[in-house]
Amino acid sequence: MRYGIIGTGNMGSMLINAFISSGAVDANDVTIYNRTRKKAEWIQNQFKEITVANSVKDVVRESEVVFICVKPHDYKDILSQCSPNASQCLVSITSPVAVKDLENITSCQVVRTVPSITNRSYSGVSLFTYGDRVSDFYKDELHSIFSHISKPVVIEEESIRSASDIVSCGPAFISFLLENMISAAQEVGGMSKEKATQLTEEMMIGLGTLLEKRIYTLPELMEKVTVKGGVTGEGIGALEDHIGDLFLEMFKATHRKHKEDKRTIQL
Ligand SMILES: NC(=O)C1=CN([C@@H]2O[C@H](COP(=O)(O)OP(=O)(O)OC[C@H]3O[C@@H](n4cnc5c(N)ncnc54)[C@H](OP(=O)(O)O)[C@@H]3O)[C@@H](O)[C@H]2O)C=CC1
Ligand SMILES: O=C(O)[C@@H]1CCC=N1
Repeated sequence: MRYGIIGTGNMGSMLINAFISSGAVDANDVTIYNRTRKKAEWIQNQFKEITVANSVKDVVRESEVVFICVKPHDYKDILSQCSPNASQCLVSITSPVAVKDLENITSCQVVRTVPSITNRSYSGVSLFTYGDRVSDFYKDELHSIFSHISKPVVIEEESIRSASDIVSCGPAFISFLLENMISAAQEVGGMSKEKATQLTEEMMIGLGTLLEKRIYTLPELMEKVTVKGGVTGEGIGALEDHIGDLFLEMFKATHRKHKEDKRTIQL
């Protein structure tokens, strides 16, 4: 299978790196293109067999599966330069562009796969929404390569915002909260930032491993750590008193932005 990647920023480069280094895809089968050519050439320095194309059109001509890895407002620019045919599969990786809308303006097969930065370590989830025209052949192929780097999960259009918030925005949200925890450990506990960061990172790795091994669920973890009359209970109490609508407001904000993007994105 020949793969094309248009846009080699954070996500495009992450996918190229993860697919090739995990053995899911052979670098000889990959053609890439980026507006700023240097970025694509930098990736080619790591994977010599990759082809750097001169245009969007060239990537599409060379590929059976074409990933669009640009920001949603740049889709129009890309789609105006290429028209993949009915035997090709277009893969969009952004949530505000609906699969149906892409199907309406193209004749190719369409899939949306929202990845996550966690896929770089061959972990976490990739969210799949299939268009009506996509063949079992492409479904199987995409499921297979994404299984090397993630747990593919099918998600219906109505749930895409909340699902992306958890799977793809989640690493940024949780990192933000942990950075706050580190600052507070410095301020209240007098700990150095370096030490608090080291402890936090190791705690997160341990927590992830407990979950990965299915040793405890999240509610079980809370129960096991919260010793009756102990300090965790005091800490949880303080969190309950102050958390307020924190996560409700976060989801409301992302849903607002999603709606606004959908209203203003032109294809
Ligand atoms: N970041 C994340 O964790 C996730 C992102 N996504 C989705 O991935 C997409 C890309 O995000 P991200 O990688 O973070 O963004 P980046 O800004 O890092 O990358 C976008 C890339 O697209 C290139 N580009 C823009 N316009 C064109 C064009 N006309 N032709 C060729 N290349 C072009 C840019 O080139 P140039 O170098 O010239 O600027 C840039 O390298 C978004 O749609 C986002 O929603 C999905 C899941 C997670
Ligand atoms: O389209 C999305 O939902 C993803 C999440 C992070 C950036 N873009």
